[in-house]
Amino acid sequence: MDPTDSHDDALANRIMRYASSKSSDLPAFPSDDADSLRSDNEYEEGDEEVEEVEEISEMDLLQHLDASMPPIFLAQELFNEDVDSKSFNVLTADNGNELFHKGYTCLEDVIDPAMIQAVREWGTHMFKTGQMDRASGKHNQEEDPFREGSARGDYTIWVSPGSKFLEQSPALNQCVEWFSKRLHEDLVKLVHLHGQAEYQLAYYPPDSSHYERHRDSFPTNDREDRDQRRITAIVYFNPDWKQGDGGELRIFDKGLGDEEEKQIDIAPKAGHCVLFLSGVMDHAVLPSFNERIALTSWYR
Ligand SMILES: O=C(O)CCC(=O)C(=O)O
Ligand SMILES: [Fe+2]
Repeated sequence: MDPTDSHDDALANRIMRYASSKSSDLPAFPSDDADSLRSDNEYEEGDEEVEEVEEISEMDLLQHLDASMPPIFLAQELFNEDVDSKSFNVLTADNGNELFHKGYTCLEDVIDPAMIQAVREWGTHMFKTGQMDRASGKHNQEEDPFREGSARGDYTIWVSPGSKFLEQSPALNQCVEWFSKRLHEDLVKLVHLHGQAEYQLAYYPPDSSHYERHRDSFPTNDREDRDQRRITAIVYFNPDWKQGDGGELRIFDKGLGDEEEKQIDIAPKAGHCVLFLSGVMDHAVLPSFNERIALTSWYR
């Protein structure tokens, strides 16, 4: 048997297990049924390679998937045709083109400075009073077994519409509305989305906290797929950011074909908004030496 075949089969199994562990409405994975599993002494020497594949990290898995098809080509299949950019609320035609061709794009000054200050103060207060959760840790590790517990040093809260936190901070509520209404309406015109979105406020303490290279979802071209995030949008609340404060968002731009990977560092300046294709762009947050606050939304 060609060893790559069994590797691929095991990999496909791994992806299915991962996908089913992430989604509550998928049917149970057949081999999760204890009765259908072989007992330990039914495993033979030839089964060892399955054990090896169990060790595969999320990044290895993504590299393997990328090698068979550049993820941007898959994501491009989800873009709508004949988009009328004149009808956008906040995006420009250039933003749409960049998102399609490069996988990421930036907007400036999307939030009013007074609101930025108010959200920053509220976020800092929430952190200092112990009301934000460390994003890494046991709970997160169970949800996402591939990722190292030390991969991220930020503290987060979910702030989806209806959350009690949005009643506490009218400024944050307005920011979430910008994401959930103005930006979401544009993105629905540009890309095939199902309408679900998640919003998270993150606080990075000034102790060189960072977030290691990762991707926010698996690449997909399946219009019916509701599990994978499609677009990530982040806006920053750091009014006095200066060179040396760190905390830049690093985007790893693989280009197409044999092009060399480029690293694009984006300063987390107040009111700047970065958008990228969640299943396409690897990214990281560089060590931050000043308090760093960001609001992220993921659209499916
Ligand atoms: O805050 C940022 O710039 C990126 C955060 C991020 O990558 C994430 O939360 O998945
Ligand atoms: Fe991310």
